[in-house]
Amino acid sequence: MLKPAGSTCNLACEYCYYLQKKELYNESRQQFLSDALLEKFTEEYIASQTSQEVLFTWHGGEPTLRNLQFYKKAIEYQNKYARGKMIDNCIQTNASLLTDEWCAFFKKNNWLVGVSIDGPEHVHDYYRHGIHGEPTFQKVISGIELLNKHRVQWNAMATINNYNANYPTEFYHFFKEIKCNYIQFTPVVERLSTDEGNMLSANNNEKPNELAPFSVKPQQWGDFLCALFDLWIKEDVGQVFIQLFDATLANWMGVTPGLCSIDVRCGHAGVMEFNGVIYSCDHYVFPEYKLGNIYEKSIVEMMYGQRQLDFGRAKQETLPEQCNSCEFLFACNGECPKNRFIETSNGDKRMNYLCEGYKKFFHHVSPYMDFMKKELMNQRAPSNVMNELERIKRENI
Ligand SMILES: C[S@@+](CC[C@H](N)C(=O)[O-])C[C@H]1O[C@@H](n2cnc3c(N)ncnc32)[C@H](O)[C@@H]1O
Ligand code: SF4
Ligand code: SF4
Ligand code: SF4
Repeated sequence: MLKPAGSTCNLACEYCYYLQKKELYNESRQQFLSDALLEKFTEEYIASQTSQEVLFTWHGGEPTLRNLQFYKKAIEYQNKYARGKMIDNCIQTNASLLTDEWCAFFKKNNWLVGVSIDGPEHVHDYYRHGIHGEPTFQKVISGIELLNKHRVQWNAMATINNYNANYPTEFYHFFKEIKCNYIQFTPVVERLSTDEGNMLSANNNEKPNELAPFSVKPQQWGDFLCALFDLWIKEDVGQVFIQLFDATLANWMGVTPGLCSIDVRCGHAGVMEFNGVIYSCDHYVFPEYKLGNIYEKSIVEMMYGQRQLDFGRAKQETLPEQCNSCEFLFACNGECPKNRFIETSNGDKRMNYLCEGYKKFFHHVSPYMDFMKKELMNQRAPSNVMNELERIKRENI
């Protein structure tokens, strides 16, 4: 994951975990990744990949704050150093700055665009504002219209927070209305550090950290997931793809889920900042999780070195007793370590804050997942679950 404009952004979403990262680099006026670093990274990154397919993920801050010239250069370097490998690009954007030119570029170069949108207008605008507090929904919709006009492949990335978690039905119907058939979402769970002003905090369980008010509550999260699942399972299996549901089915099948939060290990979500500093994960851009600088160490040393391996394994090795004895460990894997800060009855402070919600969800989907697994094992379509719905519901009661 690359941060070509650092944490710089044209918006100011209230829950954003990345905006405050500019404070890590106070000395830098403009957080723009230089041309020389772009070339160096491209060459090393492609060479460090063992597979034939190489993916570049452009992230931020807001990556469209860099101009098209920058991304044309990026493609030039990718072609120069590809050495027969297949290169793909995806970009995560707030979509408010998209133009015909941007969309023509995405189409021409086959980029996948992730659009951040939290649901219908009142839901989206609740936390996603401009820097003067102005709403952003209409701009995002215009961006989506442009993407559609140019037939660019895009998908939605939503956050689930304490507000929109209350509207699962509106949320689902909205994405169907805008014909978005691939929906990704992530729960907002942030803590405010008590001793460093308002900096969103690293997962230091020794210090008391206050939960940020926009965080989704565990019960809300569980209810949201169950309600969304019920809407999807009724008529859209095989038509609408919801990343968490697909990933859950993958875990039920015993295959890699493709979603780090419920995978066994971490370690594949490294980030390079605008100045060449690499961190273990986009959600761990804190000084303690700095792996080094690309000018001092190689990508291989940093991303495949002992520190990153330890970071990856810690997810499993530091599970609290409750997780290790949980019937849904295979599906949940204790979820993201960032969210593990609840104290258990035996004094362990590493319980996942969202556990209650996940347990409710896994219980709820269990019979459907069992059925879909059986269908897949017999080379039949998991969407057959829609015909079996009534029987499963009866058995479930
Ligand atoms: C940090 S933004 C950077 C890219 C771009 N500016 C955008 O909004 O898509 C990447 C994604 O993180 C999401 N996000 C922001 N703050 C979050 C938080 N506290 N927890 C979970 N996701 C968050 C955003 O909604 C967005 O989908
Ligand atoms: S648009 Fe993206 S980077 Fe900017 S404030 Fe919102 S979530 Fe953060
Ligand atoms: S720390 Fe969380 S976000 Fe980062 S790789 Fe692990 S599960 Fe994914
Ligand atoms: S559901 Fe709760 S106890 Fe079970 S693995 Fe997940 S976080 Fe741990």
